[in-house]
Amino acid sequence: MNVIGTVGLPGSGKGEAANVAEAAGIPVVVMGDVIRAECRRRGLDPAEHHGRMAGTLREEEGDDAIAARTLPRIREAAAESDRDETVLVDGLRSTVELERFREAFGDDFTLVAIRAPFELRAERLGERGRDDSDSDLSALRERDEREIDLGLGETLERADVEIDNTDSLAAFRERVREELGVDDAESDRSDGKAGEKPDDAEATDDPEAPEAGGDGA
Ligand SMILES: Nc1ncnc2c1ncn2[C@@H]1O[C@H](COP(=O)(O)OP(=O)(O)OP(=O)(O)O)[C@@H](O)[C@H]1O
Repeated sequence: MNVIGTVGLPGSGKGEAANVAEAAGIPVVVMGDVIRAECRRRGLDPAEHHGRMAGTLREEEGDDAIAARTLPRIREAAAESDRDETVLVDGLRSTVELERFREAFGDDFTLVAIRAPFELRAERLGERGRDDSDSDLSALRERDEREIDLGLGETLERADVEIDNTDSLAAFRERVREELGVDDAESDRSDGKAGEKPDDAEATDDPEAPEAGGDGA
């Protein structure tokens, strides 16, 4: 088993990293999906209640609640993985989650920090325009602060590997492939999609991409 977790501030490129994994046939487990699933289980609209549900779960079940609920999903995905049981976990947010994964997977767990400066993330999110907060600078600043307060800053500091996402999308994708141990020639083997896209394509529009990666778990 080889579990690769990503951590990064909003708009840093976690969703793009997940797209690279998927295109190479590496299963992706999105931690935010745990929250969305719990919203649906309680009959709540995930779009409206996603932000609060993470806090509710932590209050009810402890700070490692989301990591604990993600673990069986990782094991299931690993069993289905045809790439040496490699799984990408999108979106750690706290050191408690990191410790839970280190405890579960030991040296088989690698934490990758994805970094990009505020201005670049703001610009890219403005172009992504997934929701209103994507194009609002003060909202992004608040999201950053909230995430850092919840432990994302310290989690970034404790990563095993750093990827700077300050260059082109093509360069970033190549760097991610390198970290995942995927040859360029293999990267489009799952369905050819990655090979078809121009380098600056809006990959988050991909209907087969993981569920809206990591917005506020
Ligand atoms: N190197 C790059 N060059 C150009 N655009 C990029 C680059 N990296 C990412 N993007 C684009 O920036 C936007 C934000 O990236 P992405 O969705 O991967 O961020 P994220 O970390 O998943 O954000 P969030 O936590 O808000 O979900 C996307 O539209 C993505 O395609």
